[in-house]
Amino acid sequence: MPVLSAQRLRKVYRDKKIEVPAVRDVSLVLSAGEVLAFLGPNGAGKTTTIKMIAGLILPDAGQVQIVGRDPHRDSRALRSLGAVLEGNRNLYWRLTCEENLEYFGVLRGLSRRVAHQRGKALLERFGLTEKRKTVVQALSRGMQQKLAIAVSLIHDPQLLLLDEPTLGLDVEATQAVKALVREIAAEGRAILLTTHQLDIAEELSDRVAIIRQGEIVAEEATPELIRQFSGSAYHIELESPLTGDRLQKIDALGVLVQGCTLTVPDSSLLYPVLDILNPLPLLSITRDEASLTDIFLKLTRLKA
Ligand SMILES: Nc1ncnc2c1ncn2[C@@H]1O[C@H](COP(=O)(O)OP(=O)(O)OP(=O)(O)O)[C@@H](O)[C@H]1O
Repeated sequence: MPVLSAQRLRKVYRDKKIEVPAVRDVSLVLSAGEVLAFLGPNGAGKTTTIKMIAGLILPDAGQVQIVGRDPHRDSRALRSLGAVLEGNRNLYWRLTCEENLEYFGVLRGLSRRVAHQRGKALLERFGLTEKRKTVVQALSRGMQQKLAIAVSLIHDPQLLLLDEPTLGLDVEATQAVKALVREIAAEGRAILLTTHQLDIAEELSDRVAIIRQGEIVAEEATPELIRQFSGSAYHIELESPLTGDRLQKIDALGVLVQGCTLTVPDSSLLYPVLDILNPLPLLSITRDEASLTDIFLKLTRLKA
């Protein structure tokens, strides 16, 4: 059974007489241990989708199941769900780290003793033990974010919804949060990650779903998506520029030569080119690889 199954979700906001179709048709399935990056431009329908998954907005059509339970019909579904949405607003700023963990643990159905124990273990694991008696508002942004993730894990959920987990963090805190996300997935939890930081999405996700105007326009394993959008060109970096006979032969193959860099337009030409270059020293051979940013821009800028 998948950890998350969202099928054919639809939501139209009605603002006075104007109808805004925020989510037209979105289906997402997520298995244990998987990180799905849910990406889309501003206003594409990500937040609305996530709120429907979290049981916060009732869909007009479609169905959500978290470990087989519908959060809109069975509140036990929420026991399998942890979420850090809209920054770190799932924390009480005037409470200490310890108090936040206990408070939210009890709210999620744990006994006070168990909430305290789990909280202590999470503080230790997230490197926050020294700050356990510090109020949230006195923590750095990175520590607040780590605490927000710790709080979302207090009841040991199988599904974690993470919205912009690294937004506004410095390099070190970003690395720490990225490592935590990987660890949490490696424990077998499913993670739905939304972010506008596409390099982070590329690094962390197993799969990518791109939403545009309320509909999924691409859904693929991350490496496969990158492969599909990557060209078949190769770049060869030489130690020194080509001259004479070799330059002529390479030129005749239709290879672009710019100083020490050769651009081989097609993979079928790679070995013929290497035969001609042999035994010149090469610095590198790289494939023309699309980044998730290139792919995102291509897919979301297409005309409707
Ligand atoms: N409460 C609401 N009432 C009316 N329209 C809304 C409401 N919430 C969102 N919308 C509209 O629904 C559409 C989708 O919004 P949503 O917040 O789901 O997008 P998003 O992908 O999360 O955007 P962003 O990346 O900017 O957070 C937008 O056109 C938005 O203006």
